[in-house]
Amino acid sequence: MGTNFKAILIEHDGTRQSVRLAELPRDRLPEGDVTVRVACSTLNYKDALAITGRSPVVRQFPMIPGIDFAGTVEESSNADFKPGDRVLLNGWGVGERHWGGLAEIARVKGDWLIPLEPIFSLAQAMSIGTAGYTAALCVMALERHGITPESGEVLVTGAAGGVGSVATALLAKLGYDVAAVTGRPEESDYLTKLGAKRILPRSQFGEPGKPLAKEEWAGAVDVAGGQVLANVCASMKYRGVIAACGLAAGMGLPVTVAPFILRGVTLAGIDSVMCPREERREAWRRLARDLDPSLLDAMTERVPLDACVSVADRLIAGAVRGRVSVPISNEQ
Ligand SMILES: C=CC(=O)SCCNC(=O)CCNC(=O)[C@H](O)C(C)(C)COP(=O)(O)OP(=O)(O)OC[C@H]1O[C@@H](n2cnc3c(N)ncnc32)[C@H](O)[C@@H]1OP(=O)(O)O
Repeated sequence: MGTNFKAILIEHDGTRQSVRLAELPRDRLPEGDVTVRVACSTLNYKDALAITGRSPVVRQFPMIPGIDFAGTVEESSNADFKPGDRVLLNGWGVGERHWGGLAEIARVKGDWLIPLEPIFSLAQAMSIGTAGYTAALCVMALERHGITPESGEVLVTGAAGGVGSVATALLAKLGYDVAAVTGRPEESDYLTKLGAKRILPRSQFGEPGKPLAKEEWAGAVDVAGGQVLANVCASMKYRGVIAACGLAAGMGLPVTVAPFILRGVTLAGIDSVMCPREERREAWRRLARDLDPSLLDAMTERVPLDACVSVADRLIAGAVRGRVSVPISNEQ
């Protein structure tokens, strides 16, 4: 590796944001005790917000986006890592406040890294990425609150997206009956292959409904928030559990307390960004155990680093199925 490295760079001139594929000197890398040669990164919904500037995801400029990366340790003064270790990173404000993974090199705090589960290649880990690891946290939350396959059907919203695809595959493998909600009926075959038993149109959840509706779901994984989540709350079974991790349909939550005080429904919040390290490692162990790696190819679109900007627009428009991975070196 030479003295320069390639990266997507977001700059701001005080009035407007610009994004380009840049070549940067290594001495501009931020502080950190571990330097990683990035093999693969991803484009998540959040990265697309950062690249397009649709939401104030980036907290300081210039910024290299990319909330995920997987690669090989090049230099380390952290006792937990040595050169040659295969590692991955999800979240911790990387790609928002600290230079991220859409680059050939990343320098970060070793405390943010976790060892790659040996069953996965670096590329497979990024086919999963933050979206898949968030899905695993959601499944763990349902289990922690006592939901089992015998409890009844589990609803997954935004099912053809990154979080929804992995949640559907994980839950189906664990024996749950999954009802998948999607705005893209053309992805029904894809969702059935991931293990969904029923496909429901997103329109069924979009309009204001009653405080309490027919009891349908024992569990739910929700990426939507907003009116969708309100309707999910209203249609949970007695003592049902919802793992809420996203806001694709909005930040608001126009819900009443009725599902919580009359049906004992639990709304479990899932944050993948600052989630403690041990829980992350457990989520990745669960992915290694419970996710069929042969499904990852169908879930993943691979795009080169220099195509990230145009793909970010498609991702925001909801036109990307499953996951987007960004191979950066030949080492996978
Ligand atoms: C990837 C997860 C994270 O980034 S977690 C990081 C920390 N959390 C956050 O930053 C919260 C904000 N992030 C989000 O809300 C998420 O990025 C996400 C959970 C909403 C989505 O992540 P995902 O990777 O699954 O995004 P996709 O673009 O691949 O899929 C989104 C899915 O939602 C559908 N959708 C879009 N708009 C709406 C709407 N108004 N109502 C309902 N559903 C909506 C979208 O079409 C996709 O599903 P589909 O099956 O195609 O309908």
